[in-house]
Amino acid sequence: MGGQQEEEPSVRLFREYLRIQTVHPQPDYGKVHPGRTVVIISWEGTDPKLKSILLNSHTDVVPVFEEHWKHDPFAAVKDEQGNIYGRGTQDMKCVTIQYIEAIRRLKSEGKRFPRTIHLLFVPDEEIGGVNGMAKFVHCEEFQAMRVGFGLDEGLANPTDAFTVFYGERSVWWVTVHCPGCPGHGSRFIENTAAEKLRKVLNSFLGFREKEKKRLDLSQCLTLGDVTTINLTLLQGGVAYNVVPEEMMASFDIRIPPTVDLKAFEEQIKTWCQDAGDGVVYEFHQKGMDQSVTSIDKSDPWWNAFSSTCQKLDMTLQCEIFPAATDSRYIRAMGFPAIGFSPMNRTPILLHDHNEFLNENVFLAGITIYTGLLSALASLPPMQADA
Ligand SMILES: CSCC[C@H](NC=O)C(=O)O
Ligand SMILES: [Zn+2]
Ligand SMILES: [Zn+2]
Repeated sequence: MGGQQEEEPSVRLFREYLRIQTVHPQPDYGKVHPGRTVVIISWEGTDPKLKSILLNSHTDVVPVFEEHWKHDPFAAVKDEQGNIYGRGTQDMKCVTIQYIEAIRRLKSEGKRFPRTIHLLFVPDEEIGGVNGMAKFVHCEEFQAMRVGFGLDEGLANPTDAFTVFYGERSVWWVTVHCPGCPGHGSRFIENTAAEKLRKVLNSFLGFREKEKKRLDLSQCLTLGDVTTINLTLLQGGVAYNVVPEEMMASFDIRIPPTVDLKAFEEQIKTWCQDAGDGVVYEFHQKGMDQSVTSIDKSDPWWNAFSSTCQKLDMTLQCEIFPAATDSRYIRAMGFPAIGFSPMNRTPILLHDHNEFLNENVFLAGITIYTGLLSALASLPPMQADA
């Protein structure tokens, strides 16, 4: 076990950050920055007219079920293998510190690059970014950063390879209302809410089954390439012996960028119509932006990113992110963004019990960012700079 004394300063900083309880529902942002402030740190380039590199990370983390953890999730315990346990070790406090440490290293080596690099720390990603990135991209401070290319979080990969995300699935949160005739629970009431609800559930979950099969039977599809539908909330009813006048089902739906959203909504409409009189749906979340970032060799940003990885002997797997991150707001503004958290040989444990990251994987990530930033911030003027 690496004693405190000989521990790498960047690992120490990472562990220090993990101990700040920026956990929902009441994140202690005060220890990072007061309120829900967005923090920007800029390293100005030698040619500030060129578009910049944006390194985005969120400061919040999701709650824990402490009784299921082998170590205190906010103590940043490191075991004999060098595994550091804590909420946020993967999602995404590692990346924040890796960005900072990569820049520290480059600066200490006396490097300067033509393009400006901005570090951006945003709150509330885990609850949708409504008071975080969603708002910030519409502020003049965001405009002023003159973003050319953005990096944001990705996922761990249990193999030797690294996963890179060039797009995300759209998030649709839908509630279906099934009205029906009320009456005594002892009778055969006609046209009940429950009968309609059953049809709704059959249609939505039947589609879920089909998509699951499509994924399971395919060699090349990943989760980001299929539509998932999960029933996440059921509401309705007042008493055992009262047939209710309404029942509601809510679904978390994630849709790949290749799906025709208009046609998909028509499908939902049909499922509701077919379920019976008065069945309607409403949206609580309806992501309509389907922008993806180019992963074509002809794209200078991607070329810089991928050729750096190649030089570092890294294998990349390019995928669509299955959930939602703040990258979607960057892409929706028209900027290319890649989701990448340099964690190979690591189980995917974001939002899970016993989330951890090995210190050597963490340290290797700093070297990776050092290479990526050098390449990206050195890119000569291109069309996007005009
Ligand atoms: C659509 S807002 C919720 C965003 C959330 N992001 C991380 O888990 C997600 O559920 O994907
Ligand atoms: Zn995250
Ligand atoms: Zn998360």
